[in-house]
Amino acid sequence: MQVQANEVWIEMQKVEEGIVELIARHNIRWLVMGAAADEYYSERLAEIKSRKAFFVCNKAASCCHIWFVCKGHLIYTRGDREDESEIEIAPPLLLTSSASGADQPEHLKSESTHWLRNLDAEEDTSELEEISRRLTPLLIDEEDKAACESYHLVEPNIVDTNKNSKEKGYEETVKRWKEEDNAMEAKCKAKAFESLCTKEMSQRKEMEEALARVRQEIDGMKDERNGFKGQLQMAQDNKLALESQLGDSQCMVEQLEEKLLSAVELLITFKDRRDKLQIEHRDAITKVKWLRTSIKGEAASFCRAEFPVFSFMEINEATHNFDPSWKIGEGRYGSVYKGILRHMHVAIKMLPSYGSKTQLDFQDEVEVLSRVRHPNLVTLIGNCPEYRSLVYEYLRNGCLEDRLACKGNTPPLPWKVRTCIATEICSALIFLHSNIPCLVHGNVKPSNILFDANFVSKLGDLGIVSLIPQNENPANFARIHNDPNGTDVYLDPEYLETGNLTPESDVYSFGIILLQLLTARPLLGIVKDVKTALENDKIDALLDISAGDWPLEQAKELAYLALRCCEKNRLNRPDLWVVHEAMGASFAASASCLISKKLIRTPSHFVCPIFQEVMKDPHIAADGFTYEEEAIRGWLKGGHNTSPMTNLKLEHCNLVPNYALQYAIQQWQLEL
Ligand SMILES: Nc1ncnc2c1ncn2[C@@H]1O[C@H](COP(=O)(O)OP(=O)(O)OP(=O)(O)O)[C@@H](O)[C@H]1O
Repeated sequence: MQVQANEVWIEMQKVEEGIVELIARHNIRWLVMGAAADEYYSERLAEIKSRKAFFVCNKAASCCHIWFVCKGHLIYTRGDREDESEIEIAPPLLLTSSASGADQPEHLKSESTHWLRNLDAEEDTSELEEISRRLTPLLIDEEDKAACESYHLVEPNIVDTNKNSKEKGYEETVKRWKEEDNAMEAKCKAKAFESLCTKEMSQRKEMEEALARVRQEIDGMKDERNGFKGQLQMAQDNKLALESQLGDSQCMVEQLEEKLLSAVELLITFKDRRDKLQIEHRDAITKVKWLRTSIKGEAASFCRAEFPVFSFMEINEATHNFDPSWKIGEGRYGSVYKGILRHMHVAIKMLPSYGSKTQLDFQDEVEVLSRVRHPNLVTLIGNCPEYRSLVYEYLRNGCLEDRLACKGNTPPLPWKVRTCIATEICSALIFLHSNIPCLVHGNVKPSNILFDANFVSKLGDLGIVSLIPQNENPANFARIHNDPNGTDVYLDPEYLETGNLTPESDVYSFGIILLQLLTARPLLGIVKDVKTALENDKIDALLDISAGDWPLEQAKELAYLALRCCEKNRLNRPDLWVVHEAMGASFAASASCLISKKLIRTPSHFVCPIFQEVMKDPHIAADGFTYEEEAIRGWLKGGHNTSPMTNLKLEHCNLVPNYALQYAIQQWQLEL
């Protein structure tokens, strides 16, 4: 028998359970199954022997016809439980004839084969349609006929009285099968549609879920977009606010610029007014002096008597007849000799002729200068009108110019000493500028900064510029403007341009000295060099290393101060008070060195020659020396009429307060 068959696999614990399951799953309507093993076959075998067959017979779906066979013989038939009588008729025919194999009708063969195929309910619609396409014509049209015809062909000789009824029964059976097939087909289709529907439902559900997700994402994006919109709005608001602020600031800048311009104009007006006032002030002083000389002739001669006047002979003697070995040096205004005058070591400066100045004018000016006393100013002791010479205290430690050049193999000045010197000279200049009337030195330079035995620096040559008018000394003027030693580098450029000497001129010179103390560089281009070094933060490369390890920050600060002092425009130069304070703050350490120096040494001219104490109320006696008032009064009351210093007879017993010295002592005491 040739049957086209497919294999169907199912995994169950028992074979019989698998068969029952397959019958149920595929809705199998006809099944041929072994009733017992072949060796159990006998003609009398009429019941199922196999346990599996027995199980299937009991448990299989009731709609399934089962033929239990053994060794090709039908042993038992389990019919359709709904209509057992009909089922039992036809299949035995088929199965009995099937023993011969070829006798079985072809359409039944294919039919059974067809129904044994795996009709999985899960198969897709196309397969189901294909099945129905193939089944429908087979079962309804051709196969019905063929079945009937075959039946007649198979059984041509069965012509008995039951023939018609059997045929009829068979036709009915076939018809019923057909209907059942149709119903089955419809059921399969319904199942397929049902699964399709379920599939579509699930797809729809998935799509709905996806749609919900997308909607959620869109909502999220909408929220984000709204957030961005809000931020954008804020940024735009900020931008507007900033733009309006910018507008306000620009307005403010314009207003400030206008104010600045008017302030500068005002400043220029004030400067002009100040210059005029200064000129008026100077005229007034000259007038006062003239009045003093002409009206108070007596008083003037009295005052002159207070100020030591040395004779020609005395000067000759002191200088050993101007022995060149006693000459200290020579400046623009004459030679300087050292000497001993009235038991004092002195420096005598020989000045050129009086020019347009009368001897009286000269005397007056010198006398005024002699009253200006400060610990850091070289004291003017007296003068010699015959020789037109000035007598100063002698300072044995030379000048700053020589010390910076290490003349005579002297050691280089340490940075602390340099800052001390700067502070001392600064305070001397402050003292001069705050004097009434204001005194301008006009010739501040290292050769005029001298050191006493205790290395206290003192500014010399005070008043020389006013004593010898520059325009009356063409040789000097030419030297100033074409100075081979480069000393004009210390001079204020505005003074060189206009001939106007102001306190700011001293500030400029002081600035140059500061730069020189810091760097010890050649004077030409020193300002530019320091400026460039500061701009490039390279000041350390410019500092004079022979001075030791400069504290870099303080040195930088000092360099900035110095550059401010050297500003071309006078108005931009700082006040020396500011410079002094800044130096004091920066160099606290060196300031303490200054204090310790002062503690060790008390300036000799602060000490009363009688009491040997620092004076509180210094008074000048007729011999020109200053004493503590109490001491000199006691001396005179004691019946003396001679000088305690020179032993010469005093011209009178009047005492004049030395306010300048008193102020200097007070200043010195304040700084201790
Ligand atoms: N009181 C003094 N004690 C010791 N040396 C002095 C004294 N006064 C001046 N000198 C020294 O005498 C020298 C000449 O000084 P002087 O003031 O005449 O000229 P200068 O300072 O070199 O130049 P300028 O004429 O421009 O001032 C200088 O080396 C100076 O240091």
